[in-house]
Amino acid sequence: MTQHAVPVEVNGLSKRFGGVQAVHRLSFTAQPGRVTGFLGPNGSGKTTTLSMVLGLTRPDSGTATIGGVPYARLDRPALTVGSSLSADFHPAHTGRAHLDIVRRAIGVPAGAVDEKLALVGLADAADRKTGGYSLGMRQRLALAAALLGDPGVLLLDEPINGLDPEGIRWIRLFLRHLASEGRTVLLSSHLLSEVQQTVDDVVVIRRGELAFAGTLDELQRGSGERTVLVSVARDADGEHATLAQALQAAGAGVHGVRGAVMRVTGMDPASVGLTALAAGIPLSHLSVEQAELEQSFLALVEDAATEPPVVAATEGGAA
Ligand SMILES: Nc1ncnc2c1ncn2[C@@H]1O[C@H](COP(=O)(O)OP(=O)(O)OP(=O)(O)O)[C@@H](O)[C@H]1O
Repeated sequence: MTQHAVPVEVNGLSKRFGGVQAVHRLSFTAQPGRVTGFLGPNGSGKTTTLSMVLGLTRPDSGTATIGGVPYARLDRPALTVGSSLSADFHPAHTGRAHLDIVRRAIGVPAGAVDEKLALVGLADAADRKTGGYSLGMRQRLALAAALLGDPGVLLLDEPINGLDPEGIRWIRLFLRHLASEGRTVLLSSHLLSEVQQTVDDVVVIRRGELAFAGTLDELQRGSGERTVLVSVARDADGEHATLAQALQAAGAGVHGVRGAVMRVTGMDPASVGLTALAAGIPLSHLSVEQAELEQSFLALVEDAATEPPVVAATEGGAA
């Protein structure tokens, strides 16, 4: 590895296509060592933003920098940024041939091809034509291509979309691993549920504008009261009821006292765990109800599941 610690910084970025304000004064940072989910409904401006970061689309105003430098001014950009934005494979080319073409274009040694094929689990399919690849295999090949230059930054457009459960599990672990190496991983998705087990930070856009930027936990806290789901590991001595009493005594609301899963309100998950520990009760399950996180995401983007506002072509003018 040749990186790292390369943040992606978007500062006041705007782009209009004719009468459509695709991105409007958007600012956020994707940090090294973290996976950042770039979320918004279809048509909210995610691809346009990534395209501007990659220097493929020219902003009307604002800047996008990678380690403080605009993409166009990076020295050997493929060694700094890998992307799956314009992943297009010739159907008659094999996976290996595709990577070899990219490898030559960006000037990295031939050994990188087999190394990255193995890394994404495509070694056995390397000599098959990409036209016969499944969607999951295509996503893996796009990732291999993005990684050829061993970049410190990965910009991935909907990398989880359409994968089967095994593919989703694989890519989640893989992206987390890449971030743990110090890389900056920014991935777009229109579904929070698709990425919430993968991301540390979340940037939500709505009609091209920033709706939220922060950690996944902050997004969750912003949704108001959380419900913590908790189960005891054994109920031989009525530990379920004992824990419910201990939680209530500590001020929490407890629901489903007689069921297998207790629903606890008014207390954060760490305090629920500590209350159980203090009572000497081992737990088999402790989680935050997922639906609430999805709801807070939907509340941020609701009414925005349509195209961005159409503005008069004369209004505002391109900067
Ligand atoms: N080259 C273009 N010319 C005209 N309009 C465009 C162009 N590219 C994007 N748009 C419009 O800009 C808006 C934002 O599109 P964009 O593709 O960035 O959104 P997105 O969030 O990536 O959506 P999706 O998840 O559906 O890809 C949409 O209304 C889209 O139709």
